[in-house]
Amino acid sequence: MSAPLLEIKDLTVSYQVGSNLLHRGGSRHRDVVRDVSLTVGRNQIFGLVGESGSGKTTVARTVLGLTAVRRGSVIFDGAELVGRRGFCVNQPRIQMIFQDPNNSLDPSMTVRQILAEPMIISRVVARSAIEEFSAELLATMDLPADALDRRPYQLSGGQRQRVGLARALATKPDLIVADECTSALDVTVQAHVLNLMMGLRETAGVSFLFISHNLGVIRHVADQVAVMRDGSVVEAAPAARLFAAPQHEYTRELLDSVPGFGDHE
Ligand SMILES: Nc1ncnc2c1ncn2[C@@H]1O[C@H](COP(=O)(O)OP(=O)(O)OP(=O)(O)O)[C@@H](O)[C@H]1O
Repeated sequence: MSAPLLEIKDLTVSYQVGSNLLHRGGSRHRDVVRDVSLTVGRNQIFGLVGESGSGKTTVARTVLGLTAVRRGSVIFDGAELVGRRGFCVNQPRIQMIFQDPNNSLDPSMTVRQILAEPMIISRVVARSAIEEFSAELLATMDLPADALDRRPYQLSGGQRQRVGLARALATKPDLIVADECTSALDVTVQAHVLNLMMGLRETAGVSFLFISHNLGVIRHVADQVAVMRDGSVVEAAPAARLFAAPQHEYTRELLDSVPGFGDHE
C-alpha cells in the first residue's frame, strides 16, 4: 500500500514572545500548535477549521517551510520534509493559494508570464509545451483564452483567484495548501471557485489542505475534517460524520453557533 500523501505527526510549533531587552531571563516561547497529527490522503480535500488564532495558518506555514518546527514530523509521500534547521524543505509538488490574489499576483506581469514563471523555475513543463499547458490551465479554470494577455487588474476578483489556482497547478502539484482562499469572494463567485477545486481532485489528482473558519465552506468541500482549538486538534473525522454526529463538546458548540448547523445528534 502506498504511503499517505501528507502525514503531520505530533507537530509542535512555537513563536518567540518578548525580547531579551524586556525579559532578563531571555526570550520566551509560546506553543501555538501543540502535538497536532493529521493525515491528508490522495485525491482528498482535508478541511482544517477552527476559531481565529487556533493555529490553522501556522500549520500551513510550517508545511510550506515558512515557520520552523519545534517538535514532530511532516512526511510527504513517505519522505520526511523537516530539515536539519527545523524548516520543511521546499517541495514543488506542494503549492499554495493565498487569501488575497491582489497581493499575490505581480501587477506588472501578464497572466501568460504569471503561469509560465513557475513552469520555467520548476522545469516540470518543457519550454516548448508552456504555451499549450497555460491555455489548458485557463480552460480548466473556466477563464477565457484572451485572459493570457491581461494583467491582474484587468480581471475580476473571482477571475484573479482562478488565475492563482491555475498558477498553483502550473507545477503539476499533488497537494495545494489553500488558506482562506475564497473568503474575500462573494458567495456565488466563491461557490464557482470551490466547485472547480473539488473537480481538480479527479481531473488533476490534486489533494487540498483546505483551511477556513467558515463551516459552510468546509462542509461543502471537505472529505475529512479536523477541528482546531487553541493550538490542538480536538476532533478529526470524515466530514459527513463530523457534521452529523460531532463527538467533542467544542465541535458541537461551533456547529450550534451557525444557523442551520444545529441539527446534529
Ligand atoms: N509571527 C508570529 N509571532 C508571534 N505569534 C504569532 C505569529 N503568528 C501568529 N502568532 C500567534 O499564533 C497563534 C495562532 O495563529 P494562526 O495565524 O496560526 O491562527 P489561525 O487559526 O490561522 O487564525 P486566523 O483564522 O485568524 O487566521 C495566534 O495566537 C497568533 O497571535
